[in-house]
Amino acid sequence: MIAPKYAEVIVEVKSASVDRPFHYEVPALLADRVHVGTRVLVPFGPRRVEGYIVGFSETTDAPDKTKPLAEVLDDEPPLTPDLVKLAGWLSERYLCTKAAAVQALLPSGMRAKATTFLRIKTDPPDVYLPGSWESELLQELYQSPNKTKEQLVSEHTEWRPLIRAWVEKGFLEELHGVKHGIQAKTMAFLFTPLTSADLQTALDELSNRAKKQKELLSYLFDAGEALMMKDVFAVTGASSATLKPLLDKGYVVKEEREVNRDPYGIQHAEKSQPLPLTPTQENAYQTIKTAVDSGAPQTILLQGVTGSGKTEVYLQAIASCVEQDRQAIMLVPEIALTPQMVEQFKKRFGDEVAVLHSRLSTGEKYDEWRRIRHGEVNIVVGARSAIFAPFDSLGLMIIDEEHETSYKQDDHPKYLAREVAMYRARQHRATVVLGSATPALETRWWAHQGIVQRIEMPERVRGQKLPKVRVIDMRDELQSGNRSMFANALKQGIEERLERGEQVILFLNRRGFATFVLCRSCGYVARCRDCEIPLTYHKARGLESLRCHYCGFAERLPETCPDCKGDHVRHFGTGTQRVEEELGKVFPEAKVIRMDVDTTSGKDAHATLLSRFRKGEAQILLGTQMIAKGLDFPKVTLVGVISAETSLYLPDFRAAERTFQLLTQVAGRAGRHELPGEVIVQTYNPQHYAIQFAKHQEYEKFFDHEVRHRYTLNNPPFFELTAFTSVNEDEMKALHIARTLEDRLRRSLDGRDDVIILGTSPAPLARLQGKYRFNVVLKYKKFKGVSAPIREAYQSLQGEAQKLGGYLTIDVNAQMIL
Ligand SMILES: Nc1ncnc2c1ncn2[C@@H]1O[C@H](COP(=O)(O)OP(=O)(O)OP(=O)(O)O)[C@@H](O)[C@H]1O
Ligand SMILES: [Zn+2]
Ligand SMILES: [Zn+2]
Repeated sequence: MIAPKYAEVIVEVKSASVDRPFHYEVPALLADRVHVGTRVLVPFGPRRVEGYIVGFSETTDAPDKTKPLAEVLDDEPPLTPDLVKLAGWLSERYLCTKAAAVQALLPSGMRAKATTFLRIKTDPPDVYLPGSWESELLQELYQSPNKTKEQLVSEHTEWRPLIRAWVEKGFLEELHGVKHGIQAKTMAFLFTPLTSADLQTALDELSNRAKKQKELLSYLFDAGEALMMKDVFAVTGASSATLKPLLDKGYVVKEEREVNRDPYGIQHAEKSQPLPLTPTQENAYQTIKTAVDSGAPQTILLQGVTGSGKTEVYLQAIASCVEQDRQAIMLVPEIALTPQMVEQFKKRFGDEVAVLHSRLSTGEKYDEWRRIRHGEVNIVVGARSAIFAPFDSLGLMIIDEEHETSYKQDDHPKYLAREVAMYRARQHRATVVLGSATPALETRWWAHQGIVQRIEMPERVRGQKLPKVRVIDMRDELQSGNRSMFANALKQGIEERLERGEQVILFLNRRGFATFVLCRSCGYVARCRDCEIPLTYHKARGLESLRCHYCGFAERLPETCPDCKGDHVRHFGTGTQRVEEELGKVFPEAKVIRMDVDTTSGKDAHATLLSRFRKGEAQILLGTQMIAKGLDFPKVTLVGVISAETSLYLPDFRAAERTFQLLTQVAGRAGRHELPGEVIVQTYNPQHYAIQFAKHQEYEKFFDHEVRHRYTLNNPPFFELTAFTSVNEDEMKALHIARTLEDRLRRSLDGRDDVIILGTSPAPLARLQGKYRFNVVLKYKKFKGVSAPIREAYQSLQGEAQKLGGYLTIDVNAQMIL
């Protein structure tokens, strides 16, 4: 092969102005180590920075200015050629820099840092007084040659001028290098190189008192392979003191070897066997298998009610895919919340599965990632970013609970996992399965249009009925004199379960930030007079006010209800803690496990709390949406929803959809096994269609109704939304950038009937961390038709926003506008 002359490198510099590949000469020495996807170190201005090779060429624009690559950082390129392409697509679709796109594909521990080392070139001539900066610096340089200049200067800021002077005088030399973010973890291993004849001699030679040493040596010999030192010590009771003489004599060899950090510990407990499928499951399984085997990219919506046994279909479809030597990715909304899913995968596939999620340490993530890259596993279970798993022959990607908001990344690049999956499916001729009891409206619409194939699983596995849902009108409760947060029916329901030794899940619907104001007598909700958006409750310096997050309108909290003149106006946003207190008063004998952000901050907190509940250590599980999904507890026969509407009054066009999904999912936690389930939903809006359809768990009817709404309002799936947010500490500057952006968009897009520009307005989160935020929202039918003007306007104003001390962000295909 003729070595390519120039490498095209994406450099890790966060600036839109350098968002293109740069040419670097490939030195002959490095020629056979560079590939598309190789990570390199390159000179960039006065610095050295990390970069990725995305291509090669024989020519360059400025041959005399082109510098050579400095270093190749890994023997195996971290990115495969199709991941390099994927990065290119990400930056096109979500308008992020190419460097940011590459970073999104790699585990955070991957990033090496360019740094400077100091070497003594010639000894400084003078002899310095002990204790002087000069003598200390010299001493440090001799003692710790591997310390970087950055480390030295941060530990001893006072040395900075001295170092500079010595470098200038030529006493010190600056060497550029890299410090790796994370190292592969190594552990000490022991083995014996002795043959059996040698062993006998060795044992004879050891003194009779050295019983421990003899035992250790024999143990290692019998093992016949290298064993981890800590395990050997644990089994034989030997210690370093026992080992030392054996090492000295050469009877035993100690070696550091790379090991993988296993985040779940090694639990090769009983392996689970595939269950015989029900006819419905069989049909779903066969459809998916046929799609995977066909080798044509496809997307399938698996619409199965809660408890219909989707997981078993996933497991068997993945097993079949892996048998064909293709790999599979299983995405779950937030892995810490779905320990049961991970457990099932570990049990079915053992070591064949890698687990990727946000709560792993950087090192653990890196190890799991390496196992995937090296082809040691064929299956990955993980949250959103696992969709980037570096497999080279993908067959199947499954997104469970595909409607969940967590599949949209909230940082650049703001990708939607579903779209990434569909892109990778085209690259690999693979199948995407979107599973849900309550699909995203868009997904269900595509199925309606025939773009996505739809499989239904309308019944629960053992034919159990879906739980009966009772909707309780809390206005009536108040009228009949019940002022507590539990309706009488719910109180009674809990009591019965406690008596029968069954379990209860209480769900507090609290999504996002908003706290709205409602009259408990008549259901009146305070809304902005201009925008119709529910007002948000604010309390500052004892003053209670109501604000509109769209237009900024504000008023005092009314003392009496404007509608019924009653004095039961309250702000809503009851915390789990208050519910817990109340439970303690009403049911002093019941044990309650509370799950919310406060009680689940530890690494395994979720899993621990859930397993305690499973074991029956508590009768009531109380939590926020983190308990809404995926849980499967046989003894739960009652699910109570404290207030259904919290999510209904978010300033978000998806509010009804979210409420419907949430209620249906929570209801699905009840009565999944032998015992029949009941659900009690408390609300001040029993007539709202989202609540009514959820009551009967009628997704299809909800879809029909909601899709019409969306059509009239030009919302997704009929239009896609892209939101720009201009942020600045100075309100006028933030506004100025947003207005200018709006102008530019109007100039290039006005007059088109497939585009709607919603003018500049304060963001629903109008002020965040002391910064003002303004939104410009663009609606369009096809991204292709608007991507060029969007890119142009965005990129030109991004720089201007920065000059004004703020920034401009873009969210393509925004799922929620905040
Ligand atoms: N073929 C089968 N035979 C017997 N039991 C099964 C079978 N398939 C699934 N199950 C059991 O049925 C229960 C419900 O299955 P699963 O949790 O997969 O439902 P799901 O469709 O994922 O529901 P959800 O959307 O609520 O998470 C589980 O306890 C599972 O072990
Ligand atoms: Zn308003
Ligand atoms: Zn009222």
